[in-house]
Amino acid sequence: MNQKTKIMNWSKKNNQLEKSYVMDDFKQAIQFVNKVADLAEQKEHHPSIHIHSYKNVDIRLTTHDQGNKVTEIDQEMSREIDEIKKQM
Ligand SMILES: C[C@H](O)[C@H](O)[C@H]1CNC2=NC(N)=NC(=O)C2=N1
Repeated sequence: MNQKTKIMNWSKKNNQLEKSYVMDDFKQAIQFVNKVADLAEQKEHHPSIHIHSYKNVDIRLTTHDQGNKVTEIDQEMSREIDEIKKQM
């Protein structure tokens, strides 16, 4: 297995699930991030989020309370974030 393993359409690297999304424009990127923020608050599980190049959103998921490891909650959240994107 190579260092960067594909899990669904997320990459697993350095004990994090990572995915980059390209939105239509800056406003949509902000809206997407706000929806992910609502989910994070609901689940009390908070991803690292990087908005850059005006419409690109990079998301990284890991569980700090488990020593920064990818857990079932990260897997679950990755699916839910994909669903948020799908519904936009
Ligand atoms: C008390 C609170 O629920 C915890 O500290 C939560 C907050 N958000 C979190 N987010 C992430 N990504 N990992 C955690 O372990 C975590 N723990």
